[in-house]
Amino acid sequence: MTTKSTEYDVIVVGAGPTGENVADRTSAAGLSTVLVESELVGGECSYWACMPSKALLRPPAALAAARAVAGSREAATGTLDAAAVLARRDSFVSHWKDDGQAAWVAGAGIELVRGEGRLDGPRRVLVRTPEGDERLLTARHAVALCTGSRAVLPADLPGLAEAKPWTSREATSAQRVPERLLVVGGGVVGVEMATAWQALGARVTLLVRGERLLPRLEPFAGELVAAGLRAAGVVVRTGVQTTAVRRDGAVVTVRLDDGSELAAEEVLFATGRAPRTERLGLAGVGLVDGSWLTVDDSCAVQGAAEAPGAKGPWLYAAGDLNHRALLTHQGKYQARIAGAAIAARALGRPLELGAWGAHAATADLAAVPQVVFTEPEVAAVGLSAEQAERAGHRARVVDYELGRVAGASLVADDYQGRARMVVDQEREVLLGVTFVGPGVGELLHAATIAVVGQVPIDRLWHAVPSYPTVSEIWLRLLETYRDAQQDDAHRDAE
Ligand SMILES: Cc1cc2nc3c(=O)[nH]c(=O)nc-3n(C[C@H](O)[C@H](O)[C@H](O)COP(=O)(O)OP(=O)(O)OC[C@H]3O[C@@H](n4cnc5c(N)ncnc54)[C@H](O)[C@@H]3O)c2cc1C
Ligand SMILES: NC(=O)c1ccc[n+]([C@@H]2O[C@H](COP(=O)([O-])OP(=O)(O)OC[C@H]3O[C@@H](n4cnc5c(N)ncnc54)[C@H](O)[C@@H]3O)[C@@H](O)[C@H]2O)c1
Repeated sequence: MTTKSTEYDVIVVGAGPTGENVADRTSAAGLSTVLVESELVGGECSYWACMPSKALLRPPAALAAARAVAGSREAATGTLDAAAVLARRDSFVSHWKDDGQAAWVAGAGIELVRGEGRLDGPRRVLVRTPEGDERLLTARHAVALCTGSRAVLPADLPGLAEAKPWTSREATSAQRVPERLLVVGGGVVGVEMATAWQALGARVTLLVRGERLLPRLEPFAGELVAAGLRAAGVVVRTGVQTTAVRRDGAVVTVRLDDGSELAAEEVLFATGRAPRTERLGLAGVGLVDGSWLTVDDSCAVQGAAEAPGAKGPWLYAAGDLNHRALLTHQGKYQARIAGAAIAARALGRPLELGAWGAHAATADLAAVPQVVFTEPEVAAVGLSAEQAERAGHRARVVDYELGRVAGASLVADDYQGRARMVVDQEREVLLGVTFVGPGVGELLHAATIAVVGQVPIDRLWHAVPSYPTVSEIWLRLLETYRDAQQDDAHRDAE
């Protein structure tokens, strides 16, 4: 075994969307940057998460949109061509090859080292290459850990490992449609994959241990998504626990806590994520192997051993592994912030670390947008009503049926959907907005801007939505808010 040693300004471990963006920012600032990747450049998101899942979900959504209006409905009478959908998915993941992204890395002036990296003390990363060699990389300024997360399976479920369950990786990369699919978990992966595989022809049963789907979102989001899944033919069961799993050849059987059993060709466990930090050498720098990493708003890791001679932080963690918001766009946002903070500290420039400053990932705490690509879609940003109440805000909740908006009734006959805005009554600004309905994902960014910009309600009246678009929901929400405020004022006056 040979050990080669090289020095860079910045070492980034993990070339998912987050690591790529940290490296891009530090390299653009003139810092020599090396990116270490053990699998595929582009990460989970490009090959086993966002891109393949959305590629599987778009054809059913397009078909549903055509079927939602008289006239085109009569033309859209066939079923989805599952083979064509899977082939289109394969092209979206570049057939699980990363040549294109590796070429982008090279073009950005970033060096790529393939292999598994781990910390070997402050500002040192040891990489085990696929050839079995070791390379020692040292950083003059910073190491950024961007190794993401992996699917987690229930630890003590008898028979699970032998039953070869699907995780999100298999659910997004499978090459054929199982006749029957059991999905365990009612979070985002569970509901999206149940939607996709049912549309592709599997008979799907969704098993949820709680009473709600999508429990972190407004309750009506889970209710409308459950109704959509049932309308598509998915059997949705809430309040059920799996107690054992076994596989006999092609058939997998899941036992439930009421003693009943369900059989299928595949079972997907969509039961959450764990950080990919168990073999990162964290214990050697005063941290805990396998833990989520706690960071400050500039994404500097808290509690890491100091590097000799260093004035400020040297270790950063951005993306899923810091557990602030497990979403690609938030990881990329953290990457831009962390990259700028690393560069400013390295170049001796002042930092803006206050809320909404150039070096503080404030939006992680106040305005995380998310779209769930089910039928209907869910699009939410900021706080739900429940979260606003828990945070102690005096909030008013305003609801409106989306189907009553002229633009929505044009989009789909009998459009079913709902919108909610949560208004901070002290400051008269939005704390959160949720839309549920076909195609609402594209409505979300206006809400994100309003929440991040803390746009006063009085000013929002001047943001006039075009007629007849679904965006007129904004006008209806404002009118409903105004009327509720006036009712309160009248009541107080009486
Ligand atoms: C099924 C599914 C669908 C999703 N859909 C969406 C969506 O629609 N929108 C959205 O915003 N988010 C979505 N997400 C979440 C999104 O995938 C993650 O938030 C995102 O991938 C996190 O990016 P990351 O860069 O932090 O980590 P990752 O994308 O996981 O990348 C980490 C990289 O680090 C590498 N690595 C790990 N350990 C080492 C090591 N020791 N040395 C070198 N390299 C290492 C890995 O190989 C990987 O390439 C989805 C997730 C799943 C599971
Ligand atoms: N469109 C998107 O933005 C998108 C799509 C997919 C995933 N993601 C992100 O990826 C992350 C992971 O998603 P996920 O759905 O895997 O995790 P999750 O944490 O959102 O949901 C997991 C669900 O599984 C349940 N669960 C856990 N253990 C269980 C058990 N033993 N039996 C039954 N149920 C169990 C939990 O109660 C939870 O509701 C999420 O944070 C999400 O933000 C985003």
